[in-house]
Order: sequence, then structure tokens, then C-alpha cells
Amino acid sequence: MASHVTHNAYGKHGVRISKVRRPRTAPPNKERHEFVEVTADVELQGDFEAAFTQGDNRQVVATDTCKNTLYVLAKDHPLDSIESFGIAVCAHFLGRYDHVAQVEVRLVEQLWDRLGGSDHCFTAAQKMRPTAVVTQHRGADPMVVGGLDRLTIAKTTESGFEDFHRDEFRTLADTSDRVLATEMTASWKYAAAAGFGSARAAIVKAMLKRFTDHYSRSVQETINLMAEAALDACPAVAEITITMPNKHHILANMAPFDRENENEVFVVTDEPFGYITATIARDK
Ligand SMILES: O=c1[nH]c(=O)c2[nH]c(=O)[nH]c2[nH]1
Repeated sequence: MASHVTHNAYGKHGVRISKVRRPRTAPPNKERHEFVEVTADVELQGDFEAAFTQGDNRQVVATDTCKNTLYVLAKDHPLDSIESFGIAVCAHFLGRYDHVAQVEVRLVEQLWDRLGGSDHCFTAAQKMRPTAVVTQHRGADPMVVGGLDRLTIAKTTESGFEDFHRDEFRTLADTSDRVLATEMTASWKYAAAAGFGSARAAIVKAMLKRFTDHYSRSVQETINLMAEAALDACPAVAEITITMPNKHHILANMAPFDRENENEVFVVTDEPFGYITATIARDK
């Protein structure tokens, strides 16, 4: 049978790395540490077809080597932002291996908060995780996408859903006062270099402020408003994708118990859930 490879990529996924940033001005228990933790996926594309079709591994930089490389680069890089670490990883693989044509690095940061102001004790922070994807083709600039996932947010009023399409399959009633809860994911594409740490902080702050400051006529409208706030907050961002699963809080039926449910008690459902996503780009 005749066949050919139309696409191939390989690398190491799920490489977990933590780094203690130490000023080294005093013994470890007398100095103030910073603790960062990331999980990285690195994938290479390039002249690797012979490994798939001929069993010829000579060009294959082992996935184990890819993993080791991430640890070495974590030692040499300050790990001050996952975006800049991703850029360093791409530059390394393209610089070291001529037969690598493209590198993609996906990074997720697990946030640690200082515990009670301690210099060296930490507690796992909120569920929200910073994310980054850095892709670089040989001869081109890196493409940097910052983001976040698992940002769990809710409004207990100032949210409604009314006047949606009517037909014989519709049963949901209009409401002008409901609970809106979601576990949001966002990713924003940089068109220009930025201070990634401060850009992230400004984008998240602007999106959260917008979430609180309007009456939401739908998740769709709220996504667009939060995306516009993010674009306003960071001129270096060209477009942003926001995804909001609608984690339904459905008014519990209190009638059998001779009580009126005045928007107080809800049945929280995991599935099925509404799924709403949009990409909003800055006008040229
Ligand atoms: O904000 C919403 N958008 C929808 O598309 C939708 N569909 C639904 O059943 N509830 C909601 N809420």
C-alpha cells in the first residue's frame, strides 16, 4: 500500500518544573524566596520523517533530551514569566538544531501564594492558572499567546437572559435576574513584544472589572465586553479568545415544600452545560 506522512511532530509533554528564586544573600532559612511552578509541553517539527518511515533515528533529539533541556533552561532563565521562558525554549531548539523547523511550547503556571507573609512557606493559590503558547518557525519571530484557564467567577444578580429565539422546542423562561457562573478560559495573541507579567496583570484586572460593572444580557455579550476591556488594557494584544462554559444554577423547585424560592436556592449542574466562545480582534 502506498502512503506518505502528511504531518509529524513530537516532543515531551507534562514536564513539571519548580524553581526557587533565591537572593543568596543569607543562609536559606534567613532569606526571602520566590517559588514558581510550571508544566511545559514542547513539540518539534522539522526533518524527522525518516524516523517515521525508515526507522532512522539519527536526527531525533530524544524526548528525554527535550525534557532535560527544559530543566537546564529553567536553571539559566529567571522564569519571571512563562511567555519569556517559552521564547527562550524556542530560541534554544532552533539555534541548536539546524533540522528543527518549528518549535511549539505550551506552558501552564501553578500559582503559589506566600503563606502568612512567610519568606519560604507557600500555599497553592486560586484555581486560576496562567498559560502561554509560544510558537516559532525558523526565520520568523516567535508568536506569543498569553492566557489563563480555570478562572471561576460568578454574578448573583445583574445577569439575565431574555427575548431569545422562540419556537416549539423552547421551554426556558425569560429571566432578568439569574446566577451567572463560569470557569473561564482566555488566550490573547501579542502583535508586539510586551512586558508579559505586567500585561497579564492589566488584562486580567480589566476583564474582571468589566465582569462586575455591567448588567449581562447574555454570556455572549459579557464575553465581548470583557474582551474589549482586555484589548483596551493592553495595546500589544491583537486579539483575544474567551471561552465561558455556562455552569447552570437552576432555581430549585420549592413548591412541593410549601415555600417560595425567592432566587435563593439553586440546583447546581455540571452537565450538560452551555458552551460559549468568541475571538475578538482589534480593528486594523
Ligand atoms: O447567556 C446565555 N446564553 C445562551 O446562549 C443561553 N442558552 C441558555 O439556555 N441559557 C443561556 N444563557
